[in-house]
Amino acid sequence: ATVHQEWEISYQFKSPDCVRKLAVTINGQTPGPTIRATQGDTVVVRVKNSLLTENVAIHWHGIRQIGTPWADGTEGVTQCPILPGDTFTYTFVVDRPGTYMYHAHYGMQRSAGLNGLIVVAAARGGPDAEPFRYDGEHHVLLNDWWHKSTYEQATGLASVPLGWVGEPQSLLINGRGRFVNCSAAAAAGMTCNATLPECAAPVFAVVPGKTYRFRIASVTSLSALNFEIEGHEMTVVEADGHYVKPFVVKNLNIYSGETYSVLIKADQDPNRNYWLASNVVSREPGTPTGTAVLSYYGGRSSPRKAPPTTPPTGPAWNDTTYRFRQSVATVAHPAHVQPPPPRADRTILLLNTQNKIDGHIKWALNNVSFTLPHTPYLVAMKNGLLGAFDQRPPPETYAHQGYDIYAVQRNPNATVSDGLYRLQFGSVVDVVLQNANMLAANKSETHPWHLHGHDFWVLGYGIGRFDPAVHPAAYNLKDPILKNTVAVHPYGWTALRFKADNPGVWAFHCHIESHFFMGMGIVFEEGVERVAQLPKEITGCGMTKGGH
Ligand SMILES: O=C1O[C@H]([C@@H](O)CO)C(O)=C1O
Repeated sequence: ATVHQEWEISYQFKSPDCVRKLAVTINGQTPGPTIRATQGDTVVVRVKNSLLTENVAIHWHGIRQIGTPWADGTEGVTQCPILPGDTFTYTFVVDRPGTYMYHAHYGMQRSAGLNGLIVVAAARGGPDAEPFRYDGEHHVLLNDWWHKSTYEQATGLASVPLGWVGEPQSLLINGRGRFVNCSAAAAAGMTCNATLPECAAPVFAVVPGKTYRFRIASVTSLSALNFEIEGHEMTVVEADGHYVKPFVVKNLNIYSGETYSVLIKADQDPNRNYWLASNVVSREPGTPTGTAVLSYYGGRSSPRKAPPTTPPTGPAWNDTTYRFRQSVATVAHPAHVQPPPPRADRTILLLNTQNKIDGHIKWALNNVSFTLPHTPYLVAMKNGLLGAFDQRPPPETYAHQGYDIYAVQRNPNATVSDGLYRLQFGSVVDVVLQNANMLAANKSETHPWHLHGHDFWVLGYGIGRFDPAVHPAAYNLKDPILKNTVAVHPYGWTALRFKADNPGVWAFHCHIESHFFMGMGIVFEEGVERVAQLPKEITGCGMTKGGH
């Protein structure tokens, strides 16, 4: 079947946390409409850009775009942006069931509100049918939210000295939050109205005794979150579109770009309401808990009534061990194991560091900070435009194997490059992401890395320095989970494996919007010669101006 949507992208005044702000919306809404499809469907989204002076591109996060690499929606990588007034139609197949998301992939536009969910049901009776049962389903899209415009944020990030975005003002659940200090906002010249229905806490209703699947996605710009449903344990059953060997948690750590499904049983006292709570972890929180309400049908509490308790505050923000354990516990469901190839043809070791270039603070991989070319790689490579980007391959590893990941690096200078990694088609690639200290002493942050065009096997995690002579022996080759986004914990490493078998050009980057903006990403190319003729709508910028 074909799922068809017509989208008009425009700026609107929105008050997701009761404070009025300009937001980039889809058909007037943020988040945008949920795309619901069944495995094997073709999704067709006709996007009209009605932003007056701003380009747009939309990424279908978690959809591999097999055979349609030009529909990945990554500005500078797979397409020229959609110009104001123009229309572009994204057409792609959703080949796997699961929970996914979409969001802008141009500049820092995602942070301006352009995001939503993609929910793909399993083909009935097919091999990917769910290995669990539930009576009903709820959707939770988590986000963080700033009152500053994304232009102010981006300008700050590119300035000397750095103007850091700081912690978000609010945490949103399904596009709703509550800024705690309306009078302070009003004093600062903003319009704040705590009684707007637009910022009323979302209500999730359940029938006593029933089991619910909560599909949870995080599209945050910065925050790692911990999500809890007060009084209800959660059984984790899906991660990034793959079935998980079920495990029970009190609350769920979720990084930007990740999705999970959890099952909860509505088995508590139906006569009161319960909090859904989203809390910042991994960075010292400066944002109040994001909340919503769980309410029982037939109970004595009115659905909108605030629960009688204070909202859960989550685990200690700096308890890395707690989050590390959840990462390690996330393995493939026994009936859905897809074993990885036993060995890799190539291993790329990426040292994640904060750097300085001409006084600008940047992020770099092996001391190379990424910048997007003006002609998208896919367009450049299909047209043989060698001058469109740096032809020198970026480094496979960092120069000094003795690098002290716990120290501030002595020479923080890095170079900028838009070179890419060319992978042999069909080869098996390991990537080891190595975290390190930042420019300030005793500081290392979590980075959620997202790969386009693929799911990868998560072979292992560690805290400390990765040792290529030791750690691969302990890789999980038995039942590793497949994911598209994975955390690299503070001072830690994460090893992943994928097969370079999807012709195209694919970004791989930290899903923190400001970090990618500051250079924290790389790009892979594989089998570009196998890519069919590009739709001409994705060309027309950079070296293809004038219709080359
Ligand atoms: O990129 C970042 O910059 C700040 C800080 O290092 C500089 O203020 C921070 O916490 C980041 O993640």
